Amino acid sequence: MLLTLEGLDGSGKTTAWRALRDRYPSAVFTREPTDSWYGDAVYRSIDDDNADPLAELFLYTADHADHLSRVVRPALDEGSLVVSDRYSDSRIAYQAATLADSPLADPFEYVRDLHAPFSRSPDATLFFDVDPETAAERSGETNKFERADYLRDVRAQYERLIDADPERFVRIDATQTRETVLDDVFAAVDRLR
Ligand SMILES: Nc1ncnc2c1ncn2[C@@H]1O[C@H](COP(=O)(O)OP(=O)(O)O)[C@@H](O)[C@H]1O
Ligand SMILES: Cc1cn([C@H]2C[C@H](O)[C@@H](COP(=O)(O)OP(=O)(O)O)O2)c(=O)[nH]c1=O
Repeated sequence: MLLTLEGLDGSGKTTAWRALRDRYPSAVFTREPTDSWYGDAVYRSIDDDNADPLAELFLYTADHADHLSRVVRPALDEGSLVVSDRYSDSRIAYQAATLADSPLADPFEYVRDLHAPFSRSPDATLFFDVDPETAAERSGETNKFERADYLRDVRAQYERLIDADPERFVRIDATQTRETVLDDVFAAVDRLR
């Protein structure tokens, strides 16, 4: 089973991912951007305020393709529970927002269709729902994606994803205390497994 954690920067995904790792030690824990040279290339682009948004999309997508073949598919083939901190929905939500002013007619559909022929959809996704202001504050606004006005656009793209596939998503109220968020996460994962 492939479980993904999605949400704005600072929504508490990584905190939950670590807690789940302690609770389910036999599962495979992974993330995007990955810990590989493709992931390094992605982080170089994140740190470049002038990166071309389309070039950036393809860097992230290359990292995803490598992640799928090297980590995700082999682990799923062995029957493992795979938990990924960010996955394809991050691309659809974030790059649809960065590509809003590009020549693409509908960046959301473009990015989604780019993945469809080769990717593996998550079986379930926890969406850490937090307002863009709290997200920007918690993340410390350390990169170009962590500004509240941009995160507002990203959140709207996530809502579009949830509307298109409501059964896959579990919405977690990420404005609650850490303890309550983790209780909700554990309850959701226990139910899904
Ligand atoms: N429920 C919460 N309430 C307040 N602060 C939180 C909560 N969950 C996480 N944090 C803090 O917010 C920051 C971002 O959390 P993190 O888990 O790294 O988010 P993400 O992986 O979604 O960017 C960290 O400093 C973390 O300790
Ligand atoms: C995986 C992915 C991440 N991102 C962005 C979200 C983050 O701002 C940044 C790095 O991701 P990450 O390190 O997961 O940030 P955080 O822990 O703060 O959520 O890359 C995309 O724009 N597209 C993607 O496909």
